[in-house]
Amino acid sequence: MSRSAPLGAPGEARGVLSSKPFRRMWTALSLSSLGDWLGLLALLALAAALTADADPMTRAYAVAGAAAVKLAPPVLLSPLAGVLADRFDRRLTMVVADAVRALLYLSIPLAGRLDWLLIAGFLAEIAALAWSPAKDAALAELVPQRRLGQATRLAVLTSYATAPVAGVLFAALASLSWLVGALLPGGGGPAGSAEAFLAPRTDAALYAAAAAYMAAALTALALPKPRRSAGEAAPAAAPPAAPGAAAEDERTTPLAPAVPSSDDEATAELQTTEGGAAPAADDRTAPLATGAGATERTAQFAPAPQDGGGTARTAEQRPEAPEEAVPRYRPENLLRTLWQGGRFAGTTPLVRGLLAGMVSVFPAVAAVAGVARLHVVSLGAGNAGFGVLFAAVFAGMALGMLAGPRILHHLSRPRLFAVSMGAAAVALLAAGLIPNTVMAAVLVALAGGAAGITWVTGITLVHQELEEDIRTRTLGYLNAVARAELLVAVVGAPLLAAVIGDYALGYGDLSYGFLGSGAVLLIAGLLVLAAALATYRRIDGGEVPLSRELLAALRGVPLPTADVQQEEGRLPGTFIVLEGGEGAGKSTQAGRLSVWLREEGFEVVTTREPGSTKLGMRLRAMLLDREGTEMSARAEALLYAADRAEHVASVILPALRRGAIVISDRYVDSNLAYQGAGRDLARDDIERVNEWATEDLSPHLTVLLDIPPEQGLARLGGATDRMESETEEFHARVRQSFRELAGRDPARYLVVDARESAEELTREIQRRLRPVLPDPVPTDAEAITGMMPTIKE
Ligand SMILES: Nc1ncnc2c1ncn2[C@@H]1O[C@H](COP(=O)(O)OP(=O)(O)O)[C@@H](O)[C@H]1O
Ligand SMILES: Cc1cn([C@H]2C[C@H](O)[C@@H](COP(=O)(O)OP(=O)(O)O)O2)c(=O)[nH]c1=O
Repeated sequence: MSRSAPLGAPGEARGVLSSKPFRRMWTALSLSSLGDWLGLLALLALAAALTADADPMTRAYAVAGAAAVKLAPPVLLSPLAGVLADRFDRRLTMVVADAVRALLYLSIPLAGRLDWLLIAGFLAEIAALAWSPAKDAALAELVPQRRLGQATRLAVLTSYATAPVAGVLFAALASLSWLVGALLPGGGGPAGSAEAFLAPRTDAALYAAAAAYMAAALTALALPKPRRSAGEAAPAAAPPAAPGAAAEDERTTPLAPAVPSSDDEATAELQTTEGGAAPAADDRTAPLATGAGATERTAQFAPAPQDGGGTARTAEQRPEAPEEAVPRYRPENLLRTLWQGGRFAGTTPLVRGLLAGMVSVFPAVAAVAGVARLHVVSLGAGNAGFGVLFAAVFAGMALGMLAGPRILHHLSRPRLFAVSMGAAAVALLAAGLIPNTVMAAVLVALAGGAAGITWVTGITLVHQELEEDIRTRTLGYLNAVARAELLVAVVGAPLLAAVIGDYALGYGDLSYGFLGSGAVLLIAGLLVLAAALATYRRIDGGEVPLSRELLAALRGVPLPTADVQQEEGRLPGTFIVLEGGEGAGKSTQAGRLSVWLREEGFEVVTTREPGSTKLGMRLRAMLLDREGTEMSARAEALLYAADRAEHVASVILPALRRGAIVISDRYVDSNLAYQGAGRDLARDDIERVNEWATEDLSPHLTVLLDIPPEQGLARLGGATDRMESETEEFHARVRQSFRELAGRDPARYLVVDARESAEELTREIQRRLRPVLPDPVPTDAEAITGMMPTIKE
């Protein structure tokens, strides 16, 4: 997977926009997208306005119907795009499709009827089905291959960026037409009255949408003539992606114009395959307007038919399409992707959690857009309020996506994912409960922002977690599910609001208007909250409590290291280390002590170095195998330290955080003694490396089992591993070093003569251990211990 520049990076935008034909194309696409968004807003608003006098259920049907005509065709009729795609000249197709849409939108306010609104809206979407693949192919022809990836990214960004612009424009037009109505007596309703404010004022927006489409058509008309006419020969405008692998990650996904790289630092970015043969993400498509079909519209020209389920190939691997080859447009089959995708998706709990999270955030945000029109009416706001609400949710989402990779830097990404879901849920709940337009706008912006963070973080994690092949399918599946959900949510939300209905709740002088539309937001919030909790449980592997990590992240500081936590008394466990030479009896004592401590009711974790983790086992084999493991002293020191780092992070610290007693057979002192004194490395260096590796976590007590090396080795029946096979002098230096270390800090050490009996040694250690333990140990415990069998490890 190639790494591309951040989406919309200024340098990148300048790069592609310096090409005049692309600038023109980009202008046409922007205008078309603006028309799309304005059209959606106006259709929803007009549908509500035309049924203002009808009962709430009829009004809900009208709004849902308007949403359905905008959203359903791309999802359900995508095969049609394949039929239309290669028939006509692409530039001309774009021009005609835009002009047709302009005329249709113009006709809607002139007719002023709901049935025509639905029919014209639907026909406009059929025109869009022809427009989209034509645009993809035209883009591929206009922009040099190496720039195509950038051009596509910029186009996609623009298509989403026009959503909030359209929202604001819609609000402005609604206010303006009210003002005009107010200033011109008889210009529409009682001048300046509240009714005038609430009256349907969507005509202006429909005219504006028509104007945007017409301007797009005219701009497209000025595009340079295609080098080849369609149907003759055409370049491989888009990679021959296998349909089964539909919606590769480089393509746009409905709520996510951007698929970031796995690099956390990278801004949300779209990745295209190297060489720029970008699969022409659907930049015309707006996510909720028509963008539910973003991917179907993506042209997929294949030199030869491939069957489903194949892996998308990279540009390098892709065979050049022969000049004569007639490209075949292959629309994505949504149902097939849904059916097949499920089999690949969700390989690990983390990925399953991520997918579950992402698919629950989509419909929630879509529901906001779906219900917004009814909600503002219930709140007593007009079209201006609708535009603001709409702009707020999409502007929030765009900001969330851009900020996501940078936000709360010190919070782990899986946690950020779950936390942002939780935040979206809370914002939705609040938006549902507070019947106020301004608050609603602020809250849905927050919900959109949080959902944007969720999405971008989820995609980043999917990139990190999955191999390219499975990732492609997983993202394709996600895309398909999201689109199906969007359709259901946007269309279903207003219906659900009407079914629930509005109620006035009163208690004494207090009254509260409970709105059906608010209830939909409430339900969406509750669902996301439940999903956030379930996702959190599934994906969280963090040992630090979330609240603490979150607080640290909010303050912008890294989590306190283990030693700081230890000093601050925030590591409730007790850490005991047994040190000494070979055969000193460390494992024997570790076993006996753990039996005693468990009897006392403590949770005990007995562990050892090296080799107590998966990684550690491999390191241990490298370090102790006698065959073929020549290594420098520094490498040896670092490998032991690496084993320790993993040991601390994955075994010792988690146990100490739980409040357990950890007994480790060897720790940092072995490194200092064996590599420092034994191998003659500078002690300071080893200390520094270990401080870093262990977050400076030090034991509460170290028991040194001191024994002359030859006696210890004799107990083992002779040397078996690489270290034990070292010279006598080596082992003598090691012993000396252990004694010195203990001498430096007597308060933290207990030195015992390991030649004594195992029972006697246990008693000595118990005596010393008692004051270190969290709770007082009953004095008769010692007697009991005497009767205990020794645990053989
Ligand atoms: N105090 C002791 N006196 C005599 N033998 C012992 C004593 N402690 C342990 N042993 C024996 O010495 C051998 C090595 O003990 P072990 O606990 O494995 O040492 P280490 O873990 O330090 O290498 C084992 O056979 C064990 O039974
Ligand atoms: C932890 C550690 C162990 N070692 C050596 C000491 C041992 O010879 C060997 C660990 O082997 P192991 O079989 O665990 O020895 P023991 O039973 O005596 O604990 O690794 C180091 O050299 N540096 C270190 O930091």
